[in-house]
Amino acid sequence: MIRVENVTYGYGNALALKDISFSEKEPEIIAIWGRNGAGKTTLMKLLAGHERPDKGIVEILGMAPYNHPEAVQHVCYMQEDHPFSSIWNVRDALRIASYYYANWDEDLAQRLLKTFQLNERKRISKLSKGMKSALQFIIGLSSHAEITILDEPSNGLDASMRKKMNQSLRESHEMHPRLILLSTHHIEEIQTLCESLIVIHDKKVLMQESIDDIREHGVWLAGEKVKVERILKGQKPLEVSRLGSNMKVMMDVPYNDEWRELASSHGLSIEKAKLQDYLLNKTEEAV
Ligand SMILES: Nc1ncnc2c1ncn2[C@@H]1O[C@H](COP(=O)(O)OP(=O)(O)OP(=O)(O)O)[C@@H](O)[C@H]1O
Repeated sequence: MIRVENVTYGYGNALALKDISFSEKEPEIIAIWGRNGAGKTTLMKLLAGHERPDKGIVEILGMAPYNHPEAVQHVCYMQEDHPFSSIWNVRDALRIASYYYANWDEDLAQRLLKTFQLNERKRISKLSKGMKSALQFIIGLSSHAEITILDEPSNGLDASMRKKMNQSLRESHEMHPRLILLSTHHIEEIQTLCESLIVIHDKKVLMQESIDDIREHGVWLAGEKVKVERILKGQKPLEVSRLGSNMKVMMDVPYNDEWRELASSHGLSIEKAKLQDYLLNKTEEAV
């Protein structure tokens, strides 16, 4: 459904993406994670046809989206701070979206308005940051576009609203499978929602794997320093913390029976590292 092959893109002389490749054939929910400035938004703009790659191929549904109305009619791209007209209220934005998106689901839009307690008569310029994110999310989800791209949809939303967002996304995707690509800094919260994860780092795709495979990785081992060092056998841990004669290390290994038995035979405790901490360390390591 989407293909990015050897794509390079820069703003003037400043490279934002360097020779990146990935593809997705299934209508899955894909998360894009990366540190600030990693290139997530740039990648989304290329997929939405807002920019043209300097080098390489970007395709959605087999078509290059830049300057291609037939291709972009299958795409709904909700930018982080979507530029709505300053005179519109919520109802205007939904009405215009309903004309624009061929598969628009008005019932869903109305349900989501209630879920997020958005007043249709309210001017968009008067919405809080979280309320504006909610509106963008409502449009993104109700568009039912075959390729839906949501840049930081939970930006500014509190934990309860983020939970509602994830629930709505899951339900809507189950009923109408489509490719939903979303960027996030809250990877812990959406890991049960998405099927695969793309990690962008230093202008490149560092990982593209199923979320289950990535979640397996990252293990904390803790215990006496000498015992930890014995198990490390010279390998470099992702993170180290020391307390007196004890040591705790994060290893880039799977949390499986083999490692649980190894830890136990060395007299060490073992626990799964949080995905967010694992990814932070992986992107630290890759610098
Ligand atoms: N309009 C622009 N002009 C010049 N440089 C830009 C522009 N937009 C982005 N960049 C640069 O391109 C790089 C990638 O930016 P991008 O916005 O794609 O990152 P991001 O991963 O979405 O970041 P964040 O998580 O902070 O939103 C950064 O170095 C950024 O400074």
